[in-house]
Amino acid sequence: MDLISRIGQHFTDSAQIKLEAGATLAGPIAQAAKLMTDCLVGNGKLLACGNGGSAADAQHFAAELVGRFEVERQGMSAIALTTDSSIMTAVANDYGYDQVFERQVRALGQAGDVLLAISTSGNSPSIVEAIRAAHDNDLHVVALTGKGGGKIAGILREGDIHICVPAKRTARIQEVHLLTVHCLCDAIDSLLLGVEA
Ligand SMILES: O=C(CO)[C@@H](O)[C@H](O)[C@H](O)[C@H](O)COP(=O)(O)O
Ligand SMILES: [Zn+2]
Repeated sequence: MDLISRIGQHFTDSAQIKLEAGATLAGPIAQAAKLMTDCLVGNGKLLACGNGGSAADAQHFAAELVGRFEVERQGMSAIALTTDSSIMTAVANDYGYDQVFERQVRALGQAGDVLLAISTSGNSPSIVEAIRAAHDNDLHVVALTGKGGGKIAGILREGDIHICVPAKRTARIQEVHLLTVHCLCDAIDSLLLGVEA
């Protein structure tokens, strides 16, 4: 396949999975937005974590809530657990990488907060451990996964929300995750401010 066709195929595949996923994911995304909005209204905060491209998604999410998405409004309480390299390196060095988010969830998370846990495979130990810590501290969990949800699918509890992209390829799953992040930001603005974009 020549390069132009190859690139065209990426666009086609990405568009196709988004169209397919929209039908099944709109419900859980709306539920997650309501959960997050209720948390913010109750003075809670949103914590987000992920590895690699999903770390970027966690940061993107927090940036649009603390900064803004599409309309002017006050900053909202959200933090990505991927950004403090001193915490990340100290915890990874002293306790192991699997604890880098778990430790922060235990330190910063309070009952009623929401953890947005992002993993395309659903199997990353650091994300699994973060979810366990969230459960221990009575946080709500919104899990953004793919590939059937992996280990994460097996540890979610009643009341948690699972947004599982029905795809196998990491890049395609990440593309739907980014769209989901934007849907969440838009829905939170809409619920809090009655915004009609
Ligand atoms: O962005 C990509 C691949 O597209 C990579 O950086 C990818 O995020 C990393 O390999 C992650 O460690 C994968 O972790 P996960 O999504 O399975 O939890
Ligand atoms: Zn990527």
